[in-house]
This record gives sequence, C-alpha cells and structure tokens, in this order.
Amino acid sequence: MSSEAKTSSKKKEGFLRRQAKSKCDPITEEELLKKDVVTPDDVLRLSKCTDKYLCPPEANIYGIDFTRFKLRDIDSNQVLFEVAKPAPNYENEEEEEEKLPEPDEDPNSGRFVRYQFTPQFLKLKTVGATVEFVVGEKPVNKFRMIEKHYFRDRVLKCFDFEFGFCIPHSRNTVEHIYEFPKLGDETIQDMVRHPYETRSDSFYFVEDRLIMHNKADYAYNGGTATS
Ligand SMILES: CCCCCCCCCCCCCC(=O)O
Repeated sequence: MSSEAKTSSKKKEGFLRRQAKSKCDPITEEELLKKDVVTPDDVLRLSKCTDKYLCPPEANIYGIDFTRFKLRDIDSNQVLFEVAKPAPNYENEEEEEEKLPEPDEDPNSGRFVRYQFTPQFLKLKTVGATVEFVVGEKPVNKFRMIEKHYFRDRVLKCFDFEFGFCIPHSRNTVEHIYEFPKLGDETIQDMVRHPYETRSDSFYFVEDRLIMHNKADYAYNGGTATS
C-alpha cells in the first residue's frame, strides 16, 4: 500500500471511530433542549430520565392521536391494562371545537400517564402493547418510537419500535412486544417499595425528527391483580 493510501485509510479509521464514539457518548437533557431538531441518535445517548419535554405539543404536525392502548401478558393472554379515547360526539362537534382549555389546565397533562401495577407485573417475561392511532392529512414516513425505562437514574431497558409508513387520514393498529429485562430480586423489591421512582420517556419520530414526547411513571405496590 502506498504511504498516501495508508494515510487516507488511517484518516478513515479515525473518522469511523469518532463517529461510533459520538453515537454512544452520553448527552444531557440540557444539551438536547438547545437543539432545533432532536434525532433518534440523540435520545439513545440519554442516560437519565428527562425532567422536561424535549419538544412542544405543537411539534406533532402530523395530527397523530393515540385512541386506544392495551397491555397483555403474552404467556397467559391476560389483559393487564386497557384504555380507549371516547369516540367524538359529532352532534356536539361545533360545541366541542369552541371549548377552550381551562386557564389553569396543565398543557402537558395529556402527555403524562401514571400506571399502578402489582409486584407480579415485574415477574412477567413478555408483554404485548397494542396501540391504535389516527393520522392527519400528511403522510407519515418512518414513524418510530424509542422508549427508555429507568429506575431512579438507572436505565432498565430501551425499546425501539418502528411503525413504518402511515397513509393520510388512516387509523392504524400495531402490537409491540416488550421483552422484559431480567431484574434482580433486590431491584424488584426496591422498585415495589418506591412507587413512581420507575419512570419512562417515550420519544416519537417521523423521518428521524422528534415530534412527540410522552412520559409515564409506575408504582408496583398495587392490589391483588397483575395490573
Ligand atoms: C420494568 C422495566 C420494563 C418495563 C416494560 C414495560 C412494559 C409496559 C410499557 C407501558 C409503557 C407505556 C408508556 C406510555 O404510556 O407512554
């Protein structure tokens, strides 16, 4: 190999190493809040649950609206949680449109969910999450969700699901399979004893741009059922 070719191959190696490193280097929420466009690679570098939302509700320019959500244990087929948005009442549509939010209403209330499960939930192996959502007038390309689950500041697991392409004005249903991380008995006991210290960030992207950010927290000290 000529010395010129050797230098160029070394430069290329260095560039690839830097690129690989930068994709895994931790990044902070503060750094991401300064960015105009937040990408999947950005949120994959977060090592802590966020305190704020990394995009405003208006970033959802695609009119994506979740209308149903169901969790089931794959082994027993038991439904663990189910919620559906009531269908719009067309008779009162004009009235509905005119309804303004209350002045003291939290603008982020629709982006946060609190779940209450039993300790048995943490022993499950695989959970199916069925999501139904509608899409507005624009086509949606490369719709992807990255969801990071934490106990305190420790990442339990990061899930990465691609919904793919959705046609305008469509209603879509997809079931994503969550394979649970193997948690030690001590961690499980800690999570049960400390409700709402288990949290998650769900980041939704269209064409690699963050368009929605939802949050959830979890208690695992609930009653007798699994959910
Ligand atoms: C215990 C660590 C792994 C947890 C897997 C949780 C599976 C259930 C996910 C429910 C996520 C809902 C998120 C949301 O409502 O935005």
